[in-house]
Amino acid sequence: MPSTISDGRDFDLTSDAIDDVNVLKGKMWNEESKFDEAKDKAQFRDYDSACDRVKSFYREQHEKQTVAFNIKARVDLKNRKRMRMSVWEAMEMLNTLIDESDPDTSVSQIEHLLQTAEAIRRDGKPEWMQVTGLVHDLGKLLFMFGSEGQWDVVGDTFVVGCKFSDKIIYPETFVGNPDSQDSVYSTEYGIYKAHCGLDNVMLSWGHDEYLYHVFKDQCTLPEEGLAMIRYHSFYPWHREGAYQHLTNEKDEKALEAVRAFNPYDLYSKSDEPCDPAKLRPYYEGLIAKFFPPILEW
Ligand SMILES: O[C@H]1[C@H](O)[C@@H](O)[C@H](O)[C@@H](O)[C@H]1O
Ligand SMILES: [Fe+2]
Ligand SMILES: [Fe+2]
Repeated sequence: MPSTISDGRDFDLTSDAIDDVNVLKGKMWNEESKFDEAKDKAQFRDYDSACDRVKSFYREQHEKQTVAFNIKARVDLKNRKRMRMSVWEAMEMLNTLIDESDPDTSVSQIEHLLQTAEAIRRDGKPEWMQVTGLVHDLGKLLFMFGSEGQWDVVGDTFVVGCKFSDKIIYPETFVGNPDSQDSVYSTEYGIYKAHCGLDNVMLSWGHDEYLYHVFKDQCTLPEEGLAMIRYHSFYPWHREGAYQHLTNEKDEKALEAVRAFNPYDLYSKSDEPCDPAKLRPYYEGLIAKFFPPILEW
């Protein structure tokens, strides 16, 4: 069923996007006769053969993302003095970060943002979705704004306050998290009611949740774009189907959006490098349609 975005236009999130993105890319590559050694879909997110950097990243994250930490992170954001800058300035500021959780890319963040946006644009998706691709990881700026490390910024997300799902990568590393011994937090529902909805659930703190809070009152992206940002790292839910006992009807629509977005985020990591200077005028035009010139970060 097509969804409707805020300006009344219909779009179909269930279309080709979720199908084999490689088919689409394969077509392009043949036309351009390059990129023959593109990565196969199965070669992405291969955490079994990931390097030690990725494994130790997740061990630390899974041990430290407790309910207490998550409450503190949200309070700290409310109390912190916020930096003011444009979306493009934020992209440039983020550019020095190399994401330790990512087994699939070591390119700069601006590169990853442009690759994601370009893949969405090539596929003829609406402007709001292109711009969502462009900004979706800007929450990693948290790293520059007083995070404790990368463990509270990047990586997949999961629910805190109830039993850690075994659909999370490296589930065995949660034994070191004090919440897994807690009499409430270690139960199936923990502090939540059945089907309370993701709006009422605390997801592990990081770039998704932070950016959602930054944008929700400072942009005109449709609900689907905000869902793509807020849940794009929530792989246990959007890929593995975990947490069905907590979600509600509203989350179904979000799930559809997040699933449509995911292939562009993930599989564009093996795409051709982008030229930020060349693409900037086009994307500045899009940014101006959905964001004010200066935002509070
Ligand atoms: O390593 C990656 C990276 O940090 C992404 O930005 C995040 O969205 C993914 O979920 C994670 O697997
Ligand atoms: Fe991300
Ligand atoms: Fe990303």
